[in-house]
Amino acid sequence: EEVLDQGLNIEEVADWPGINLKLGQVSGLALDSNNNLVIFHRGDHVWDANSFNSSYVYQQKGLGPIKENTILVIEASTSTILHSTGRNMFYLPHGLSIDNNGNYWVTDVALHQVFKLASNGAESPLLTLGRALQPGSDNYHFCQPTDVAVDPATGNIYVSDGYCNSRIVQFFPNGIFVMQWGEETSVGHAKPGQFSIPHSLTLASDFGQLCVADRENGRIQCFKPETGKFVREIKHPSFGREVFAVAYTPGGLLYAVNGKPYPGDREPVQAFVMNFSTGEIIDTFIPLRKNFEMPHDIVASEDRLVYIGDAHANTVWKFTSTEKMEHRSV
Ligand SMILES: O=C(N[C@@H](O)C(=O)O)c1ccccc1
Repeated sequence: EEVLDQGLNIEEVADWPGINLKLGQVSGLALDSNNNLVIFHRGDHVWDANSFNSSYVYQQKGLGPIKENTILVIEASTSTILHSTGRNMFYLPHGLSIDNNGNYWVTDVALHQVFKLASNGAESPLLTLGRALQPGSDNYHFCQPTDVAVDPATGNIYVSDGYCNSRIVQFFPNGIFVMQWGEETSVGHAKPGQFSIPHSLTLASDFGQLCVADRENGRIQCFKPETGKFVREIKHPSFGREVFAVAYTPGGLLYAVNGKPYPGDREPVQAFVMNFSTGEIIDTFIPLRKNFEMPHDIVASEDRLVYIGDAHANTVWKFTSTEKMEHRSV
């Protein structure tokens, strides 16, 4: 019998971007409503072993904020830099997302803060959550917050907090604390609702699920955003130890990137595209040029363009996918 196997054949757009974007460590990617790529990077600042003390207080304040523009808006096909902003504001950029009003939401792990920025580049934030340079875990402090997701239906704000907390925090659109969920992973076995670096968020709105890259547990956990109720876990042996980022696209596809293997590990660093409903892997992919070092964020558009930003290779790759129609005899 002939079976039509509808796979996805994802491969890198080899000549993109074709210009030198002069990127530092790339920490966050997002797509705006015109499908322009927005990049959040660290310019000349790096997150290394000397950046924080044992209480997670940033040690390099003396450097001052990054002088370069940390937010670049790139036109997808021509790679022209349409707009750049975000200078003299950040110390260690991390997460970036764009809400359905076109505002940018960013996190800074050195400041331990979350900012809502108008996309027209107005210098002062529309909203600030957290207290500058003060790590903490109450309703007004984060500890190295990693990402933000804004629910288009309610305007509620979700923050994955963070490297030194293990929670998701929900705020009303005006920034008032609503509730939080999550706890540290108990030694030995990671239970539902436990995190070890909640590192990236994506809202699968049509499924009513908020999914989290539970980085050091090497898994994706999905929850009901309004209540924080655990819905399900997606985990595959090919993820290896770490899942760094997740991205949902309307139409039911979930993308992810894992971490570089530790010496002796078998699972290579790669990107995954999954069927959101079943959690099954449809395809995996890697760049043609250069290699993944620390793929740190992934974003995908409905027309199946995928971008991956790398915080150690200081690179963004663009991928397209062609429907692969294969006839198989079974
Ligand atoms: O994970 C780390 N960093 C990345 O996530 C990032 O750069 O966002 C890190 C961990 C320990 C020391 C230094 C950096």
